[in-house]
Amino acid sequence: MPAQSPTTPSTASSTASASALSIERLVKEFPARRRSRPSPGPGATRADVVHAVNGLSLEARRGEVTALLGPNGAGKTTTLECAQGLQRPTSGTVRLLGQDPWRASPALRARVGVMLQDGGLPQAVRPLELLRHVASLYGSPRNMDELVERLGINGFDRTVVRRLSGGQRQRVALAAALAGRPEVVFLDEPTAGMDPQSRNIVVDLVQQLRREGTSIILTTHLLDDAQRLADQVYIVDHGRVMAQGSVAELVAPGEDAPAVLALTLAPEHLDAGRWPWEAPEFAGIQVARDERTVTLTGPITPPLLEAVTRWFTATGAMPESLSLQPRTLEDVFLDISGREIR
Ligand SMILES: Nc1ncnc2c1ncn2[C@@H]1O[C@H](COP(=O)(O)OP(=O)(O)OP(=O)(O)O)[C@@H](O)[C@H]1O
Repeated sequence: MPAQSPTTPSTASSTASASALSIERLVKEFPARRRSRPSPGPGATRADVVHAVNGLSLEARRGEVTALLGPNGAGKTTTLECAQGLQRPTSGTVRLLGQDPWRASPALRARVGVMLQDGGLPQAVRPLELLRHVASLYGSPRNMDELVERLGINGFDRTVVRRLSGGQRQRVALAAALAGRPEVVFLDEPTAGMDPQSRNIVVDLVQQLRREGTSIILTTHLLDDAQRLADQVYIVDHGRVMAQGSVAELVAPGEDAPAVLALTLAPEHLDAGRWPWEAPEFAGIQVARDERTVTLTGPITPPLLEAVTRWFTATGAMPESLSLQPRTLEDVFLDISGREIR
C-alpha cells in the first residue's frame, strides 16, 4: 500500500532536475475569520488559526501529470497558491523548477502557466482580445487561434468575460495559462462546471501537453479526472497527504484494501454441494449471499479463485456471471478517511 501518512520525498534534493515542483512539510495558516486580519497577531491563540495546509510534502516530476485529489476544504488550492508564489508559506520548503516561488524572478514566472479556480480573468474584455493580448506578452507564444478553436472558444468570442458561463470562463482561463508555452502548468479544478463534451476536450488537451513534455500539476475532486489523467495522485485531506502513488498503486487490492468478487448463480446451483468457505483460502473473506449472488469481500487472491473454480468443477455449477470489481480512488479515500470525497 502506498504511503498513508505525510511523507518527505527522500529524493527531493538529489533529483532536483527531475522535479518540477518539490514541497516539503508545507504549513499554511490563516486567521480563522477569512481575511479579517492579514495574519495572526502576537496574541492569537491556536483557535484563531485555520491550518489550511498542515505538513504536506509532495514531489511533481517533470513531464508528468500530478493530481491533488481531495474533498472541499482539503487544502489543495492553498497548496497550489504556495507553489505558485501567490501565498507565502507559514513554514516548510517549496521549490518550483528548483527556485523559491515566493521570491520568483520574472524569468521563472515566464516558464510557468497558472489557471486559477475562479478564472481570475478581467471581466470587461472579450475572450479573443484577451487571449491575443496575453500571447503578445510572450516571446514565443502558442498559436492562439488553434487553441481557441480546439477549446471551442470561438463559439462565444464576442461575449465579454463577465457574461460567460463558469465552464466557458474555465476554457478561456486554460487557454490564457497555456499562451506562453509554459514548462509547468498549474490547473486548479480545470474541468469544474464543464459539460461532458468540454471536459473531454480539456482532458485530451492535458494529455497532449503531457506528451509534449509539459509538467502539469492539477487539483480536482473529480475521481474520473484523476483516474484518466494522473501519473501520480496525492490524496489530500485536512491539509495533509493521506495517500500517494500512481492510480494503479493506489487502487491495488491488498491486505488493508479489500476487493470484491461477485458470483451470480442459478438458485439450484447456489445450494448445490457444500461451499468451500471453511477452506484456508477463505480466511479473512467476508461472504454475503442473496437469492442469486454471492459476494466475497477481502483479499481476493489467485488461490482463492482456484478454490472457487474447483467448487464449480466439483458441483457442475456454472456461474451466470463472475466479476472482480476493481477498486476506485473513491474506495481508497473512503478506506482512509471514512467518508466520501465529494
Ligand atoms: N485566506 C483564507 N483565510 C482563512 N481561511 C482560508 C483562506 N484560504 C483558505 N482557507 C481555509 O483553508 C482550508 C483549505 O482551503 P482550500 O481552498 O485550500 O481547500 P481546497 O481543497 O482547495 O477546497 P476546494 O475543493 O473547495 O477548492 C479551508 O478550510 C478554507 O476555508
